Amino acid sequence: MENLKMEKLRETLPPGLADAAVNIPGFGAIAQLFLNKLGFDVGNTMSLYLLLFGLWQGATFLYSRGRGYLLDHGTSAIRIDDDDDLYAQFISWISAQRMTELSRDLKASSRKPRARSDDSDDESDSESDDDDVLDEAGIFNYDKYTGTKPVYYEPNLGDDSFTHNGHYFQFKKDSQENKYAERIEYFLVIRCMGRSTQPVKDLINHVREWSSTKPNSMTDIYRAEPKHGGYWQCQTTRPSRPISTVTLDEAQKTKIVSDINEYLHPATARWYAARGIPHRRGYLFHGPPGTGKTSLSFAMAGIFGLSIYCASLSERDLGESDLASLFSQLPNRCIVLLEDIDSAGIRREKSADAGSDSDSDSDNEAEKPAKRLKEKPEVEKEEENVTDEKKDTISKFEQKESLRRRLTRVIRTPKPTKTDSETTTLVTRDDASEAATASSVKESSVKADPIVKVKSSSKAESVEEGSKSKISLAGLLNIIDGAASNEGRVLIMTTNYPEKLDSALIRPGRVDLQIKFTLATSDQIQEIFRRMYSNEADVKKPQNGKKKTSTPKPPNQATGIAVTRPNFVALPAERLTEMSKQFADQLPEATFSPAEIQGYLLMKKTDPEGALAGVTEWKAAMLEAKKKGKKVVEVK
Ligand SMILES: Nc1ncnc2c1ncn2[C@@H]1O[C@H](COP(=O)(O)OP(=O)(O)OP(=O)(O)O)[C@@H](O)[C@H]1O
Repeated sequence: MENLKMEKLRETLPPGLADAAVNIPGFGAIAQLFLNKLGFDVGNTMSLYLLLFGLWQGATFLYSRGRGYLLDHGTSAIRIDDDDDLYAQFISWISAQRMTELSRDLKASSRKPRARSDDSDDESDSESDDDDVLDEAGIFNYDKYTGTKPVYYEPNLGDDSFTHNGHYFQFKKDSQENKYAERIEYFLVIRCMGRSTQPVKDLINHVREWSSTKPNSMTDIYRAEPKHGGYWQCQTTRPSRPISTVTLDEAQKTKIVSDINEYLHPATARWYAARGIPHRRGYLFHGPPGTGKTSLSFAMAGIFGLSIYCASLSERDLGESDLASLFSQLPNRCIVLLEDIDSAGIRREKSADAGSDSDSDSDNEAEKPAKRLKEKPEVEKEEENVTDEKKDTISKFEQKESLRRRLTRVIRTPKPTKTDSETTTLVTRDDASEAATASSVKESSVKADPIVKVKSSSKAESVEEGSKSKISLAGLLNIIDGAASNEGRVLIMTTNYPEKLDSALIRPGRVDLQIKFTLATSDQIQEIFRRMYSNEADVKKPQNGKKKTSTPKPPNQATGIAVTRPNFVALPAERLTEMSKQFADQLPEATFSPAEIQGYLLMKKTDPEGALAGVTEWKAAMLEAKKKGKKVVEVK
């Protein structure tokens, strides 16, 4: 009987498998059990499954072979790297093609995608929603606020396809490791059927044309990342700053705008090339902190539709090879903002630093050319000869600069924790304006962490003491106009200490135009006051000088504090002129920076009368604080 069953199994299973199966101890009993209880023959079913499995494997093999062959021989592809302008343009175009309505693979985001940041149909900031984000006691509630914000969808950029002008395209977001630069590179691959890349090229041209007709009121801000050999990271995309909001001598503004305009014109590039002159233009913005150097650079980027690439030479981690690599990655047309150039080649040697100096070979290498260039840097020789008066001025600058850098460092700290040796202080007037200055470029890093504490700590002090640039003067000169330096970019260098700069750094060819920024003049003070209380900036919803009324709310249960909606004030033109003049008359010229005045007015943004009434007191407190070198000033 047993033998009969085995014979039957041998007949139904493939020969090799049948032998293997019947040799498994107990297989016959199990097969019999299935047959008796469930009524099916395991041998037959196994044969069927094996057949299906074999067919599936064969089909998969043929498909992958066939697909690979088709991709290799039957399609053409073009790759676009994510640091190229085309990348954002393509995604923006894709997002506008109603693909987000048709595609079944989308990405949802509560933040507006970078590629769509200039779309005008944004409802998120509509004034009608303002009061919906307050709780019963009128306190702003971030959770409620995020609940009222729209959700943005864009293609997930996995494998997706579309047709355009009768051609079938596939696009895919992909990545690969760049072992040389030790980082992952992200890119898009656009593929079309056929052996010619022409349809993809036509599509790219179409996308470019489409992008050029779109109004662009946004500026992309890139920040130098010293990690992984140096790369530019797009930190944020901000509405372009109108140049009218930067208070500066009109003649100087006109001069720099027309100079850059002429430089960027394609005919100028040809003119330079025909004469063998490198097509580069450099500007030096110098003056005390908070006088508008960064603001003007951002405004320039907005006017010319350029992205801005910011790097600070006082950044401790930024080495010479990083900076060289960063410069080599710049696009053809852009603004490079190189801050604190006085830091190059200036070493504040500290015994504690001696060890750290030897930590990197490139560091030591970086110093050698500087030593070869001059036995001792001229700037340092000059320093020895400065008069006491000059030393005094420099030390005041250094005090402010020290605070600015300390604040920058603390603001960047992702999650500050309070320790015994650190005291958390409220950001007040002077600090607020300094912090605004320090963080003007780095705002997005502050945004990432909603709670930012500004600490006065002895630790921060000691970190500052050891700060120095890793970049030598010779290295910097090589990077900005060496043979490897690319052409077509606008280089803006900024410094608070023009007197410390080596003449080689600012010779014509490296610096073609210098703009001096001064502490606020009477006209500037008036202008800052006017800007604060005029409705010109409120393009969306002018308030015609009327205050928006709001009923006072009962005190909040939890906090016991009664709050009202912020009543931003827009004064009628005549009153504004009169008050701005009175305000400026009460402040001495060339004593306060525009940032300091702006900082004071920001504390009074809903109360112009109060700002006017309190300015004398603020002036006295500020002068007193400056005399004593105090950093914190009370504003009533
Ligand atoms: N001339 C100005 N016109 C308008 N706003 C100004 C001006 N100067 C400073 N501000 C305001 O002060 C703040 C700091 O200005 P900004 O960062 O441009 O100064 P900065 O000269 O670059 O300072 P730093 O040398 O410390 O980098 C900004 O919020 C800016 O709006």
